[in-house]
Amino acid sequence: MSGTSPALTPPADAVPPVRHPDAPAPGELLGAHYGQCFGCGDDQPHGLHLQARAGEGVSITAEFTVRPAHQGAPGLAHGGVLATALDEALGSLNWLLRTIAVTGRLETDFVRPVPVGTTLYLEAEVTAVSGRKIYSTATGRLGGPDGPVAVRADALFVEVKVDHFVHHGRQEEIRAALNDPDQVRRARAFEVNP
Ligand SMILES: CCCCCCCC/C=C\CCCCCCCC(=O)SCCNC(=O)CCNC(=O)[C@H](O)C(C)(C)COP(=O)(O)OP(=O)(O)OC[C@H]1O[C@@H](n2cnc3c(N)ncnc32)[C@H](O)[C@@H]1OP(=O)(O)O
Repeated sequence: MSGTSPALTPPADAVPPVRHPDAPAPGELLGAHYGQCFGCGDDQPHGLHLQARAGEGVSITAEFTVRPAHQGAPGLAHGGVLATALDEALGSLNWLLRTIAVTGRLETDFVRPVPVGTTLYLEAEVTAVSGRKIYSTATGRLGGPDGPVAVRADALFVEVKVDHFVHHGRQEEIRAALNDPDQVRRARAFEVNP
């Protein structure tokens, strides 16, 4: 069974997403938005280390190899870990819009079990934008781009300002991020969105 709730159906006034002129070219790696991110951070030893690559339009691809630490049942990926990989892939799309956004809603269909050792091939795209609301969809296929669909998700991301993190994040990490010129540059690049 699968389906999308009305909350994830774009309203009538929604418009197609517009790729930012400075978005990375198709084929380029996007890079992590934050080194300690559980989904994409290079400096996060417990993380998924997802690397998203820009596609055409407002789309990305990414690969995620399921490791023993990701198990739920013996030899199978935990559903929450798979949802995290989808969330991260969907979140990385916002880099192509040059918009900072957080997940408001994430609906996931688990279609096939995903064994440890499998590389999940993820594809995600933004389908519509309405004000601060960004609608997107993703699939994860077993083994490669032509493999069977194992997971899919629909999401609503909501645009926020950098202040969202400064206000809500634990001071220790916020202070460290503000003292990291690379992190500040990355965050500010989003804010000059025309
Ligand atoms: C230099 C300083 C360092 C900082 C640098 C940082 C740079 C980082 C760069 C990039 C980071 C990206 C990180 C991605 C990580 C992967 C993705 C995640 O896992 S994110 C974590 C999980 N998500 C949350 O923690 C959200 C928690 N929720 C909230 O904060 C709020 O609820 C929020 C922002 C989502 C909305 O709150 P409102 O007060 O701003 O806005 P309202 O008016 O409630 O919603 C706006 C519209 O969206 C709809 N909406 C909101 N939530 C919805 C929902 N759950 N379902 C359906 N619609 C929803 C509402 O109905 C409204 O729609 P209508 O404008 O009235 O048409």
